[in-house]
Amino acid sequence: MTKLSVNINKIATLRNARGGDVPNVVKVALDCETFGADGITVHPRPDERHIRRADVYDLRPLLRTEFNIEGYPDPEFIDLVLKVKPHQVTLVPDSPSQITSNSGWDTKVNLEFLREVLDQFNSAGIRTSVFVAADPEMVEYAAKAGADRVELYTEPYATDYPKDPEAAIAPFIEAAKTARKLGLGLNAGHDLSLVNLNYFYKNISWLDEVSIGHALISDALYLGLERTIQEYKNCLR
Ligand SMILES: CC(=O)[C@@H](O)[C@H](O)COP(=O)(O)O
Ligand SMILES: NCC(=O)COP(=O)(O)O
Repeated sequence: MTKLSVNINKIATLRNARGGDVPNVVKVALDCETFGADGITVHPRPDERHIRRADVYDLRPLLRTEFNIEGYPDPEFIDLVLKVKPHQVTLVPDSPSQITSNSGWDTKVNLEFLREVLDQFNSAGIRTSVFVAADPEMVEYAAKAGADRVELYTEPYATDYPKDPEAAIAPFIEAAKTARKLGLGLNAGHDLSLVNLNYFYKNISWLDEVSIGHALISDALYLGLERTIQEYKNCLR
């Protein structure tokens, strides 16, 4: 079964627009679980423009499904993750000024850095995932660095899918096969949506997890959160 982890960054963005606590990030996360989400993803950024460190602490004891924390492993992030001990940490190579994630790690160039960071999380019993482009070599070096999983950066797939689905998915199938051969778990995320998710899943059915935020929360404006989560789950069948 491929798990759906709902990324709730955008809920925090909405809350932060006014200050205060509407919508309540913890309540939305718990409702996502009730509506069928298999996990919750957050990406606390250094400027706390959406998810704050305090949200991460608030969520941890209350979530009933898998908690995935994504981010660039600076000392503050490492400290947060080691204290909170989520089920999974996903390392993303974002600089603080980035609007959103726009590339995977160069796992070859950053091999030693990733090894050191992953070692800390692995020793703490936290499952590790490394965000990479659909490139078999990047997957291989993620395995060498000691990752449990890779998360394939799916923005290029989402962009190319409407023009030529077969060409769009081809490099992802290759990267996914490499992960499977190496015994790595497989996640995927970024710009996945109701338009492109089922085709991705049908072609890479050994996918462990997708994390989806931007499109899912946008769809919920029209469909409501409960129906939206059910529709995304239906894409994973
Ligand atoms: C790692 C990744 O793919 C991103 O999609 C990220 O988690 C989303 O971050 P923002 O919500 O800050 O754009
Ligand atoms: N890891 C990807 C993620 O959590 C959500 O990305 P997006 O759906 O907001 O693009």
